[in-house]
Amino acid sequence: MKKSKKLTVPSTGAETRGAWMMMLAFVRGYPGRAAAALSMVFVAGLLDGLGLSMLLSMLTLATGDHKGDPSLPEKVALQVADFLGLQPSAPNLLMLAIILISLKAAMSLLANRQVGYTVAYIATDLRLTLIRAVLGARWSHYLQQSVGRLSNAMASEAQRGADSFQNATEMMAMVLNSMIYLAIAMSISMQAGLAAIAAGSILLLLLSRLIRVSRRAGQHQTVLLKSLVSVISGQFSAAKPLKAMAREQHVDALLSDQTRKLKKALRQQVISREALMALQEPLLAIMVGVGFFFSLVVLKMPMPSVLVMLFLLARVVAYLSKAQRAFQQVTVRESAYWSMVEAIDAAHAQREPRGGERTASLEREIRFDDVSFSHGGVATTLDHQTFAIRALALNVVVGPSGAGKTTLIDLVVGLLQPESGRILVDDVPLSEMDLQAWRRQIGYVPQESTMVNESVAYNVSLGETVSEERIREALKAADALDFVDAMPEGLQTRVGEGGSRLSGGQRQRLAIARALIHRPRLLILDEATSNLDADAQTAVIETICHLKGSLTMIAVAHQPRLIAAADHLFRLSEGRIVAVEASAVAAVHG
Ligand SMILES: Nc1ncnc2c1ncn2[C@@H]1O[C@H](COP(=O)(O)OP(=O)(O)OP(=O)(O)O)[C@@H](O)[C@H]1O
Repeated sequence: MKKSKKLTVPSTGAETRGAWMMMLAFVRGYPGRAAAALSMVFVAGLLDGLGLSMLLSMLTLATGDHKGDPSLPEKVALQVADFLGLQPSAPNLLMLAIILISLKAAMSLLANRQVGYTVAYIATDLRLTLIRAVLGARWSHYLQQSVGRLSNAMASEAQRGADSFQNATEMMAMVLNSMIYLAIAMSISMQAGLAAIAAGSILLLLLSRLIRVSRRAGQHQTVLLKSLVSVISGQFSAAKPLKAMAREQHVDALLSDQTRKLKKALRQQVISREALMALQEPLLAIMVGVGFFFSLVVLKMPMPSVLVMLFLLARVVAYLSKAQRAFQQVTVRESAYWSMVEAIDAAHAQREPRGGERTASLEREIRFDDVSFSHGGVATTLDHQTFAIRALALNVVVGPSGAGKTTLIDLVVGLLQPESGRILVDDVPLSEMDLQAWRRQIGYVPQESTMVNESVAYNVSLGETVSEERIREALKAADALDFVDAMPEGLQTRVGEGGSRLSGGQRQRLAIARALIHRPRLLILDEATSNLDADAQTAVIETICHLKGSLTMIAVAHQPRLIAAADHLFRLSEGRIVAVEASAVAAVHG
């Protein structure tokens, strides 16, 4: 079967709002920087034009072809020479031309530096805005994000999007330069100017298809990279089971297919870019040849005028060609910018409500008052339930898988909001509380604690500036200080990728220390011991028992030892939560 050469683009995320809208967004977002960059580019163009005027005047003087009225550039050149008190001689004009062209080079350097800095600003702002938007969004929005897609946005899309500012400025610079040369050409010969306009338009029109091809290839690239990085991060995070079950080939096939598609998109991009370059040159040469023939043979113009005219025409068209190439790059990268904007807009639209101003310090209880909650109206986890979680006690929640224990925790933290009823902390409704202030009182230990390949100290503080004393205090409270001190470099020992140099029990005790570092009033343990073997479980449960009485704890658990240690025990099942005696757990625990 013959394969179609066209790539099919997945529809999501391929939409863009156009290159011009993006450039407008840059100007709106960075008016000062964009104006500075464009002014520098404009001055560089003017200096270039002035330098050329000097050269032209020098040519006229040197060839003795100055019988008629001087042209605009000649007049300007003579006035500049006069202003500087210089004789309008050929050597003086040459010297002025060299100075002006050198100044132009210096100005271009400044302009490029300005543009480079602005690119860095744009990329940084895009990244920070995305991070803040995603972290500030509702939990339900965060759950829909793929880590790979976010990493790709941070690493690749932000840079590609920002780089298009450089291309856009380059394009503006080239258009500006071509305008200056066009003005010079028109002041010397109207015919030369019109010929340049005609030649430029033909060139732009003939090659505009290649711009569309590049734009599509850029869109393919954006969509494919997004999907590829998303798949890679998903599969790599499950590397151990994949290797253990010898399923690498399956991942290889999946990634190879995506990588091949990406290669195809990149090839299309390269081909259209190189084709544009390759076709511009002969077209330019043909135009110059036709112009030469036409002005010399048909119009019978004198040779020096023809040479000047052709030189100007070639400059105008060459600048327009460069502008077109820069625009092509803008179109290739524009989709990355819009993909970033789309992710930011989506996160902003799902901004988490800040709650109110009130605070409570959890001295008595967290009360669920006739609370109902279901995930999208499907999985009912709480159905008009009223109960209280006691302060300074170990509250353990049990229940069958899928009953909604984690959902209950998410309601306490304020990641989810009840559909009806209220949650109150010491009589203050959670909906009226400052959510950030409330969460700062919480320490949270999940089932699988992620460790980064950094030191123990880093993993406990998560990179925040915290005194060593505070870290040791948290480690001690988590019964982790002894094994940390026994490590070769103590607090500075690296824990390996994902904490691979630690046992499961050690990892969880570090996670408890991480949760305790800010001295929380509420410690949540969501199946924190479920993944541990019996010995490790005993050690962590002992740690939890040592903490009893010093803070409020809610533990979701299945382990009889932890259940036996509970001050208050709740069983959640089929939307109902009931307080049970620990001794009755064996009978009720599903
Ligand atoms: N983000 C979500 N969107 C839709 N449904 C969800 C979501 N999170 C959980 N659920 C569903 O809600 C129900 C309760 O899930 P939850 O994770 O709270 O249960 P659990 O008791 O903690 O389960 P387990 O003990 O297996 O961890 C399940 O049916 C689950 O499929």
